[in-house]
This record gives sequence, C-alpha cells and structure tokens, in this order.
Amino acid sequence: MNIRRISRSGPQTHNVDEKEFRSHRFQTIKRLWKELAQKKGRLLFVLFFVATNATLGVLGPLFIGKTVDHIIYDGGENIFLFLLGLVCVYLFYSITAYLQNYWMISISQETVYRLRKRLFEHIQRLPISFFDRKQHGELMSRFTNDMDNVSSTLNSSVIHIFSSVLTVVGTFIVMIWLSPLLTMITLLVVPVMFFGMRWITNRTGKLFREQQKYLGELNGYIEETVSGQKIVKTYSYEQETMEQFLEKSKRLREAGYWAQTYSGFIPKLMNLLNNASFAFIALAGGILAMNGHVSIGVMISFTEYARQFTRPLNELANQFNTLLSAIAGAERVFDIMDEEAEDEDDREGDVEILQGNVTFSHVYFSYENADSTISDMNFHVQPGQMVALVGPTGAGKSTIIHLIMRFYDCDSGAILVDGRNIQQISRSSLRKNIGFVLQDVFLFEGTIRENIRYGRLDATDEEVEEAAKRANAHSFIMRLPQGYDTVLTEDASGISQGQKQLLSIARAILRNPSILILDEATSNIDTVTEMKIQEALQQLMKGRTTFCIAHRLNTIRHAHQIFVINDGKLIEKGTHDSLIEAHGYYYDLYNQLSRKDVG
Ligand SMILES: Nc1ncnc2c1ncn2[C@@H]1O[C@H](COP(=O)(O)OP(=O)(O)OP(=O)(O)O)[C@@H](O)[C@H]1O
Repeated sequence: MNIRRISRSGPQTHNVDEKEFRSHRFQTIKRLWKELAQKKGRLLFVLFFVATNATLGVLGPLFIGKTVDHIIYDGGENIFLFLLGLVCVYLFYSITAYLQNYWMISISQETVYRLRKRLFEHIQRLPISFFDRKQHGELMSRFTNDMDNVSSTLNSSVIHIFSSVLTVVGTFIVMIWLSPLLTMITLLVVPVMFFGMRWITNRTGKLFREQQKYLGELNGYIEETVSGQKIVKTYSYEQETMEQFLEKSKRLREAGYWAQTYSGFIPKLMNLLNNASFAFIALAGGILAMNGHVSIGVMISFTEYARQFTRPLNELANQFNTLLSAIAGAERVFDIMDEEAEDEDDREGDVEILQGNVTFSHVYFSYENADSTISDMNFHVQPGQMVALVGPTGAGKSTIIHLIMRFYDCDSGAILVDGRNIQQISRSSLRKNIGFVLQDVFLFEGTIRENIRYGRLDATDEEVEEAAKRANAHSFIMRLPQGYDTVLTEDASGISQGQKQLLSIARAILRNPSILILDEATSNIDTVTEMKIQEALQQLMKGRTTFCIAHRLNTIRHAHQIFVINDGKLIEKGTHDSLIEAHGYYYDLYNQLSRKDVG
C-alpha cells in the first residue's frame, strides 16, 4: 500500500472509511476506559489528586499577580504571608503531582497485566483455524509492541489528559474573572490551534495504525526467517530473504516517517502559537496596564495564564499522538480478544477413560475457504486395533486425525468415540485420552525430564524414567552429560532426530492414552535407532486404538485395517491380504512402495 497516497489524500476522499474508523476508535477508547475503571477506588483517588493539582496550578499565577499588586499598590507590608502562601501552593502542587503519578502507574500496570493475561487466556481458547490464518510473529507483536504502547500511554496520558482539561477550564474561568478583554486576546490562537491539530491528527491516526501493522508484519517475517534459517541456507535464499525483509522494512520506515513527520509538526506549531500568544498578551496587557484598565499584577498573572492555557492544549495535542498510537495498539489487542473462541468445555461432557471405539458416520468437512476436504467418510475401529492410513499427499489423512482430536469440528455427520458423539465430549477430556507421536517432534526449552513429563504433569521422577526405559530412550539419556537434567534448547539441536522420536514415545507412554496417533517418520534414521523406535512403538501400541499415517510397508502390512484415502474419500478398506486380492488402488500403491523399498 502506498503510504504517500494515503497521507496526502484528505479525509474527504475517505469519508465512509474515516467515519467507520473513528467510531471504531471511539469504541476502543470506551473499552480501554472500562478496563481502567475496574479499579474505581484507586481511580477516584487519582482523579482527586489530579483535580487538586490542577486547582493549585491555576492558583499559582493568581498568587503571583496578587503578590506583585500587594507590593506595588499596598506597600508590601504582609509580603511574608504572601510568599508563604506561594510556597505552600507550589509545594502541594509538587506533592499532588507525585501522588497522582504514583497511583496512576499502579492502576495502569495492573490494567495491562490483566489485559495481557486475558489475551493469553483467550489465545489458548482460540481454535486451530485461527492460527492457520495468522503469522506467529505478527501475533507476538500484539503481545509485545502493542501491549507496550498501551502500557506506556496509560502510565502517562490519562493523567495528562485529565489534568490538561481541568487546567484549561480552571484557567479560563480565572482569566475571565480577571479580565475578559485579555481573555479574548489569549483565545485568538485557539482556532488556529484547533484546525492545525485537526489537520495533523486526521493524518497521524491512520498512519500510526499502519505503522503498528507493518511492525507486526515485519516481526512475523523475522520470526519466520529465524526459525526457518536452515531452509533459507539450504536453498541459498539469503539474498531473496534480505530483499523481502528490506521491502517490509521500507514500508515500516515510510509509515513511521510520515507518522513521525506529521506528529512532529504538533510541538512546533504549539510553540509558535505559544510565543505568539505570549507576545500579544505582553503587548495588550502592557497597554491596558499603562492606561489603568488592569493592574500590573493582573497583567503578570495573564502572561503566566496565557502559557498555562496553551500549554495544556499543547500537552493534550502531544498526548493525543501518543494516545492515537496506543489506541492503534489497543485496537489490535482487542481485535484478537474479539476473535471467536472455541466454546467453553461443558464439564458434563467430561469423560474418564475411553475404550477407544472410533466410528466415522457420514463425515463431511472442509477447511475455511477451501473445497470439501473429507466427504462422506464412514468407518469403525475396534478398541486396540491398529489402523494404517495410506494415500497420496494431500489426500486428507492428517485431516482425519485433526477431526478425531477436535482441532476442527466436522461440518456434518458424526464422529463417535465409545458410541458418544465427540462434540458432546469435552475437548480437554477427549484429548487426555489421546496420545501423539508425530514425525515432527516438538520439544520445549527445558530439561529432558520436563519434556517427557509434558505427557503427564503429575508423573513422578520414577514414572518418567520408567516411561523412558520402555521407550528405549533411557540408555541414550544416561549417556548425556547431565542425564535427565540435560537442558534442551527449543529446537533440541543437541540430540538427533531419532532420539527426539524416542522422547516423544516416552511422553506418550507416560500419558497412557487409549487412542494413539502416529505419524511415521519419513526421514531416514539410522538402522539401530530405527529398530529401537519400532520396538518402542510396538510396546506403546499394545492394547490401544492406533491411527498411523503409515509410510513403511512393515507397518502397513501388520495393520488390523488399512484405510486407503484419496481426495478426501475412503476408497478402500480392509486387511493387507484382502486389499491385495482386490487388485484395486491399494494393490498399485503397495507395488509402488515395494519397488521403492527394493530400490
Ligand atoms: N489448515 C488448512 N487450511 C486449509 N486447507 C488445508 C489445511 N490443512 C490441510 N489443508 C488441505 O486439505 C487437504 C488434505 O490435507 P491433509 O494434510 O489432511 O493431507 P494428508 O493426506 O495428510 O497429506 P500428507 O500426506 O502430505 O501429509 C489438502 O488439500 C490440504 O491442502
């Protein structure tokens, strides 16, 4: 998108967008306010200090003027009392300024803490389809940059805004009371200020949003590149990656450039208007004082008030910018919070231990914005049976697994486990009964022990070790310098692919599920480790209903049932012998695999 074009086209050309955008912005402010207002007591405290502080700020110049008049017109007899009054006003002014900040920081930090917690909780409840659509780094950016923006703004802007509004109102009242004529002169700059500000903020609001968006995209790209570094290097795509990075980075630079350029006008404009107003007041006040229309003290108070009147407006303008960028951040945070979460698990749908009877009855399913992926699928698997899912790539094998796990719910038909529709079983208790051994093993940053224990968090150290022994992982773990306490990095670069598989088997053994999902590794693993894996898997599969996305002839041949999937349909099912006899799709597939194996 061309930033120059956006920034130069006025609001007139985007009337509908602009209206929608403003109402959205207003909703966001309301929501943020609601969040803050959850700490009503403390917020009232802050407002009290802000009001006191603003009042003292208005009283200060009045006192200065009165002191000057007292010296000039009354001979300055009680000057000590006047000075004491002035000291008290400015002392309490400083104390209240400190207290308002102190309380506000505690409210804002708590609010951001709560928002972060809610966002994280919400993300955990979002369906897998949401993550299909979102880049991970971009999501991360909402947690970090956007939240930070909200946090720093709540810390400072809320107070500034309240205090500025109160100061402007208070100063205006006192000014009118002192001299309506000088007040009019002070107000001369306000329309210029107002229209100047409007012109600028109309542009900056949109640009700040763009800036946050591009920052999110850039973060997403960096995250992707860092985690996919091996692929980038393997294909020597460093140059292309750099070019794409630069393209995204340039977009961000341009949005940042225009956002900062426009917002940078604000303090300059305000300074200019401040000085102009100061000069007007000095000139007009001096003339009025010389002609006896106002006292010298009033004139002095006014020069201070002129600054005091435009300064909060100035601050409001500055805060407005920060506020716009925080609103842009908050909007992006709220956007995620508004994403529809998976419906809350109904505790009545909790099941204890399932037998592992799995039935698909006329199941249809398609991914969002995609054609039908699974159509009219019917099968039944007895507890303890091993099913091999075979078929070409993209046939729908993984999708069947996703449906059993309730990562996605089917569009029509029913999936039954132990005779119960899985949509009536709570996701958490269903998943507790399912174990996963995928070829792409995911290990967390932590010790080997913690990684195995991820299968069942309350397992004792002995149980963890027992599971590792049964998974043939114990001996290699013991050869590591720190044994079970060896810390793995997130990509577990310190151990081999086969060893990762063994750890994942140990994890599944610990979980002790009644249904097991295996995604057989296609990558080459050395023969010894391969044998260990096969042995461990045999152990693991015993007595469990197993769905295996199978690539090895040996696994396929020994399956109780083979499901041949093609184009989302179950085209053949049976035992190896019966399917070979049928001379159908499986027969050809098997022959192809055998040739490959021999080759
Ligand atoms: N999250 C998704 N969103 C949209 N379409 C998807 C998604 N995941 C898979 N698909 C599509 O659904 C179809 C079935 O995919 P699936 O991953 O189930 O195939 P598969 O048989 O497991 O393939 P493979 O053996 O290559 O893993 C494919 O056409 C795929 O492009």
